[in-house]
Amino acid sequence: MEEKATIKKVVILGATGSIGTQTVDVIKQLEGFKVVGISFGSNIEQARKIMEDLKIDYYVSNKDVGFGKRFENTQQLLEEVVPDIVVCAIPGFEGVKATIIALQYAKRIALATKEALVCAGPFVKKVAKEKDVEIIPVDSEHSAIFQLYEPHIEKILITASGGAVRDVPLKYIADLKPSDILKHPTWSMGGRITVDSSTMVNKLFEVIEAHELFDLDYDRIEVKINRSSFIHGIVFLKDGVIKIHAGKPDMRIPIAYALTYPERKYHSPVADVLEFDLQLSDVERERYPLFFYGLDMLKRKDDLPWRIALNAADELAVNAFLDGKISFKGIETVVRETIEYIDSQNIIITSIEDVYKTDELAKSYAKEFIEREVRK
Ligand SMILES: NC(=O)C1=CN([C@@H]2O[C@H](COP(=O)(O)OP(=O)(O)OC[C@H]3O[C@@H](n4cnc5c(N)ncnc54)[C@H](OP(=O)(O)O)[C@@H]3O)[C@@H](O)[C@H]2O)C=CC1
Ligand SMILES: CC(=O)[C@@H](O)[C@H](O)COP(=O)(O)O
Ligand SMILES: [Mn+2]
Repeated sequence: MEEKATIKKVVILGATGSIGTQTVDVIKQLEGFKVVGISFGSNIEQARKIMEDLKIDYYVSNKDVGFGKRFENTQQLLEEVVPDIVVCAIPGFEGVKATIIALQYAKRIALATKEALVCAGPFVKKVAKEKDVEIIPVDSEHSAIFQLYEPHIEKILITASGGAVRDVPLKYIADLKPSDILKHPTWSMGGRITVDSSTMVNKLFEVIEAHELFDLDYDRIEVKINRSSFIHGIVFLKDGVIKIHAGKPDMRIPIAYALTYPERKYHSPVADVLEFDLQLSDVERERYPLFFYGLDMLKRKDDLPWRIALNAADELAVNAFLDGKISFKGIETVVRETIEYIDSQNIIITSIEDVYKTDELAKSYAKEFIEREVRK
């Protein structure tokens, strides 16, 4: 008797964004996947387009698209549709909360929301283990390391593009405007992560993400600049072998891998290696002070309170910067001040509720700090 092909049911959280819409592109090209539900923030037009295109009936949003069934929250949607895979692609702490919920209902999380591992890594991993949920990274560098991973690793290396500030004379960086910073040299992404690429807070998040995903100490995680973002990750093995993962900077490739793993079903033409810059270079301390501040913190004390404060403060500071309320340099000030405040509170985190409370505390501090700065 012919075996019936099983269709994997997928929910995309943050479907209207950069990762969300690229996930839609990928699924349109793959067989065996059906998007059964989405969540989005306020982009009704994009949501309608996706729902009509993929014939999706269920969604979560505060906005009404005018057809289909709207749920109040992610939990209700996931209870209704019982997904196989949830693609977590909401940025910031909202994304952390959504990922924590998704872990209760999915068999696999395709994880773009790196903030979940930054703010709540140990809890995310504990629940995933208890519930037997696979976490497959979508982040390009982590997808690379995941694909190269084997037990004999000495160290790993993840690359950074250097973001929009990489060629700007140091004296001009502090006052760069959102329009300058939003010009990412190699990737087209959402606003927050594009700004985070310029401060390299994104890479700081990614170092923590790698530490959580691959259980590696921080001194075994290196970061180098690769200007073309063609090299994504490198693993160095005990016997001297170095494995390099490269490919054109196109998020549809790691997204597809997270959906189809352990198979490769997605087709994308192989890039011409000669077209890309394969050089690796050091990250400049003076250009990316927040990145080095964070690395020093990690070496001194890797605990959740300051990691939560890092995300909380950066989230508000990036918004304030994009709204023209603070300068580019102001992001660093808000983040450092908030981390130092949270660090001084001697907070002990023993539950996910503590994570939520610490995010609130850090946000209220950062918010007041930004308001004081704006009044100056
Ligand atoms: N973009 C990329 O290439 C990469 C992104 N990532 C990570 O993936 C995540 C998503 O990034 P990206 O796609 O760039 O972000 P975008 O800003 O492009 O998209 C964010 C998405 O989240 C939705 N959203 C925002 N708030 C809520 C909410 N409260 N409830 C439901 N949906 C919400 C937005 O909806 P709407 O627009 O309708 O308001 C949108 O669909 C981030 O954590 C980022 O760090 C990781 C690696 C690469
Ligand atoms: C596409 C992706 O994975 C991003 O996280 C990327 O890493 C951002 O670019 P930067 O290397 O400039 O941070
Ligand atoms: Mn990345």
